[in-house]
Amino acid sequence: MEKLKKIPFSETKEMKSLLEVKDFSLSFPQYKKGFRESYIEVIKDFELTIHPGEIVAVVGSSGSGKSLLADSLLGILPENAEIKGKIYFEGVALTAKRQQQIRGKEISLIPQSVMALDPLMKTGQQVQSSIQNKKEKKRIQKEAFQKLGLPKDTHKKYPFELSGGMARRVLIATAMVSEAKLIIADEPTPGLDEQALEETLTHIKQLSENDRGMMFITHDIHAALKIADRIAVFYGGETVEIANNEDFLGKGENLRHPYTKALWRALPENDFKALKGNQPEAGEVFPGCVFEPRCPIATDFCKKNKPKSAMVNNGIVRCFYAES
Ligand SMILES: Nc1ncnc2c1ncn2[C@@H]1O[C@H](COP(=O)(O)OP(=O)(O)OP(=O)(O)O)[C@@H](O)[C@H]1O
Ligand code: NI
Repeated sequence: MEKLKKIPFSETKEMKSLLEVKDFSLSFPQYKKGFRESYIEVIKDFELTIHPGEIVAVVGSSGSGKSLLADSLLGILPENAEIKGKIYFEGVALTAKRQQQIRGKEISLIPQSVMALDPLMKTGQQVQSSIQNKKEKKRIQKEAFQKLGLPKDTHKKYPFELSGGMARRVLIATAMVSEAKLIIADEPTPGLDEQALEETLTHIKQLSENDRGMMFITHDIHAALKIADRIAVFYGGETVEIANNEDFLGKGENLRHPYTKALWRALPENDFKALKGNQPEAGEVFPGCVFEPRCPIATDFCKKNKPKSAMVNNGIVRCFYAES
C-alpha cells in the first residue's frame, strides 16, 4: 500500500480546497390542511472544507441530516427539499447542472444502503460501468475486488447472492474504480464487530490515496477517530465543532465544545458516560444555542443568543464559552 500523505490542518489553509460548503441550510415545507404552515429546518448554517488527500468525518446521531447533506452535495435531494447557501467544488460553484455532469465521475457516493446496488445486474458489470477507461475496465474491476478481499467469483454474482458485508465492499469498489476526486461514504460501517470495522476502515482509507478527498459520514465517533484527519460534529442540524483528530487525545482537554467533550467521555476507552437527554427533533426551533438544554455550562445568555462559529486553537466551534 502506498504511503498516505498526511497534511496537518494548520498547513492546509493556504491549499486549494476540494470542497467548500458555507452557510448551508436545508429545509422541508410543512403542510397542514393543504396550506403551507412552516418549514422544518433539518440542516442549519452548515460549513465544512475538505482538502485533497484529507479524510473528514461528519459525526451525528440518527436522523440528524447526514444523508441529506450527502445527497445535497450530489444533487439528488427529494423534490420538496429547499436549500440555501454556497457549495464550491475545486473553487467553482457547484450548480445543479455541474452536479449532474460530475456525479459518479468527479464526486462519488458510497450510499448508506446496499439496496443501492442494481438487483438485476451482476456485480462485476455494475462496477465496470463506473470505470472511465473502457479498454481496461475488466482488469481495473478485478484489481479492486482483489484489493478489497472479495472472493474470485464475486463478479459473476448478483447482489442477492452476496452477504451484507460483501455487498458493502462492492459499493466501496465502485468508488475505488472511479476517477472521483471526492468520495462521500455515507455510514459505510453500520453495526460491524471490531474486526469487520477495522477491515472496512482500512478499505475506506485506501480510497483516500492519490490525493482524493473523503467525507466519511458516521454516527460512530470511535470509527471516525480511527481514520479521519478532522471531525465535524453535527448536533441538531448544526456543526457545533470541527476538531482535529489529535484533539481527542489525552483527557480531551483540547476539545472545544461541551457536546464534543461529552462524546469523548462516552467513548469506551474513556469513562463510557452517556450524556442525559436527547438530541432535538428535526424542526425544533431554539432562540439560543441548540445544545443549551443539555449543556452543563450553559447560562441564561445561551438561552437567548445563538453562538456564531469561531476559530479556536486551529478548529472551529460554536460556543460562547469555548476556551482558546
Ligand atoms: N423528503 C423528506 N421530507 C421531509 N423530511 C425528510 C425528508 N427526507 C428526510 N427527512 C427528515 O430529515 C431528517 C434527516 O434525515 P437523514 O436521513 O439525512 O438523517 P441521517 O443523519 O442520515 O440519519 P441516519 O443516521 O439514520 O442515516 C430526518 O428526520 C428525516 O425524517
Ligand atoms: Ni443517513
